[in-house]
Amino acid sequence: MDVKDLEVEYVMPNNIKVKALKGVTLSVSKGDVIGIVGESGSGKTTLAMAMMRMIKPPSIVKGSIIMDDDIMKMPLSEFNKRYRWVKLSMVPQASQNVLNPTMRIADHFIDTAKAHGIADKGEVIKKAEELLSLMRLDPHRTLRLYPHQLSGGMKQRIMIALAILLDPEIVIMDEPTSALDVVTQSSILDTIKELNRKLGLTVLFITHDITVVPRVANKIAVMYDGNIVEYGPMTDVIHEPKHPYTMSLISSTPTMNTKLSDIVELHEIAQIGENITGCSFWPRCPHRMDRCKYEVPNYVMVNNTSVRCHLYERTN
Ligand SMILES: Nc1ncnc2c1ncn2[C@@H]1O[C@H](COP(=O)(O)OP(=O)(O)OP(=O)(O)O)[C@@H](O)[C@H]1O
Repeated sequence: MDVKDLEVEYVMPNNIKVKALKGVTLSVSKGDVIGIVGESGSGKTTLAMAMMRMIKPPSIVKGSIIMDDDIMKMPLSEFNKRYRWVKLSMVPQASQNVLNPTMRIADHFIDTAKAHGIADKGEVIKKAEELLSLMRLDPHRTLRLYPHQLSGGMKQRIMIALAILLDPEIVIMDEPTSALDVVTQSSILDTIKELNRKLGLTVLFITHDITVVPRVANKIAVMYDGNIVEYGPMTDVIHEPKHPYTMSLISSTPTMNTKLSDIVELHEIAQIGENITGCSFWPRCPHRMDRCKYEVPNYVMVNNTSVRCHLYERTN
């Protein structure tokens, strides 16, 4: 998948516009697990929703997403038939609440398959059993249960199994572990890794918590104010962050071994992005230069990492 210059502008009922994505460019290779990190409001969910063609008019979407064809340009009916759930699926944020309380888990699988023209219930249940086993659940018991009989972790595993029911190439998981306790979180991260290894599944893993990314991802895309400011191999970005925002994000995140005195606070500012010209990180940036206030930086390759920062651009 190649995302190029993706822009999303939400248009509210009072005609106020919110620019949520400001030219996102991202290249996804088969078998990648990409951790998409950033603070609340940086545009992570909007990126996922744009990929799934879920942003509705009057909000405006520009740019291209190539997966064989440009999925932004094709009629929605064609996208629904050829791509949604078939090649590209999503586990939405707070997805555990999406399960229908009046339906057994088996019927969720049957309904999902039926919506995509697969009517053979026996075949669907067989596939559901395989996937639930892969998700470390007892398939026969789980399929008979109602959502209220399941824990949060079990529901999340079922949502992931539903998302891969039709063998998509890419699954977008929006904060798949954020509402779970750390033990369940850890086990689900292991399961996602296993899906990637066993099925060759490509995963876009959205999270606000950079500490979980090394557990699953081979690449990281760091988002700030509607842009990807740094994108590269996981170890390079974690051990040698290039963008000052990534540096701040890492040094402000405590781990079990961090001394409190080593944690550097990343100050909040009132309105990220609003009325800020140039690089939108400059008001918080410890390395800001004059040009940061006026010029939007371009992407520059530094070793294997793509960075959007004037520190790495040559001045002419
Ligand atoms: N439906 C909407 N209408 C108007 N503005 C929206 C809408 N959805 C999101 N936004 C705005 O777009 C920007 C990006 O929001 P988005 O939810 O994509 O960020 P996020 O990084 O996923 O945040 P979070 O981690 O809190 O979910 C924010 O300024 C948000 O307020």
